[in-house]
Amino acid sequence: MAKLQVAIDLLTTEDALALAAKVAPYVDIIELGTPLIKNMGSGVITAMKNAHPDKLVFADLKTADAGELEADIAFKAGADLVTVMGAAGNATIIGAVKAAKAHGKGVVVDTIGYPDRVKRAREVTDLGVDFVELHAGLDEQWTAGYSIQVLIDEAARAGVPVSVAGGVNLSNVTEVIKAGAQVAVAGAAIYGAEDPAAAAKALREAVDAV
Ligand SMILES: O=C([C@H](O)CO)[C@H](O)[C@H](O)COP(=O)(O)O
Repeated sequence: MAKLQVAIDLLTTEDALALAAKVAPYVDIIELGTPLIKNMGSGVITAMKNAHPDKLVFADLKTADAGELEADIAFKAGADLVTVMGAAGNATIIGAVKAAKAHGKGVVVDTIGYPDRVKRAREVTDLGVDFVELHAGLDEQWTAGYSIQVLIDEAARAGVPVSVAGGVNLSNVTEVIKAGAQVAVAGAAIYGAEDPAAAAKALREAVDAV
């Protein structure tokens, strides 16, 4: 069964906890966005895990160096999954995987900005990561001509465990899952909705219907 991940790109622990309280019944993974962690520090990870011990807490660190050290900080704070940049060297990813094994947790590689996301996804899967995020970041989404279809096509040919992030919403989530993504990541479609709980519920139902 595919998973639904809410990406919380809000800026305070208070707002993140308030959103999570509304949408947690409908999601499998609660992602703390990079801006949120940069603004609030690792304490937001602890606060979220304490509030939702039954959910996977995903710390979107986007680590580019010192993989073992940064991952260790997040795992100690309560994260279940951390991200490392696909553009980082393999040594950084291997370091994060080492920390994950020590804590019984996992690593996700984020391919944001990488020229050939599928190629990198296949390479890093061999390094022991849990899955790879085929990701078009917020800046890329706001670039003229962007379409999530490129990520859907990549998911269909990846051949390794992937998530898709970059404008997932109710109109495309079915295609994302049908393409083979194990996790659909939705940020603005949930936190930007007038009724985030209703938005998360609708996405949950669409994911489960595939
Ligand atoms: O990871 C993200 C981005 O880099 C900012 O932290 C987003 O959470 C991710 O792109 C999903 O958000 P949406 O594209 O708004 O669904």
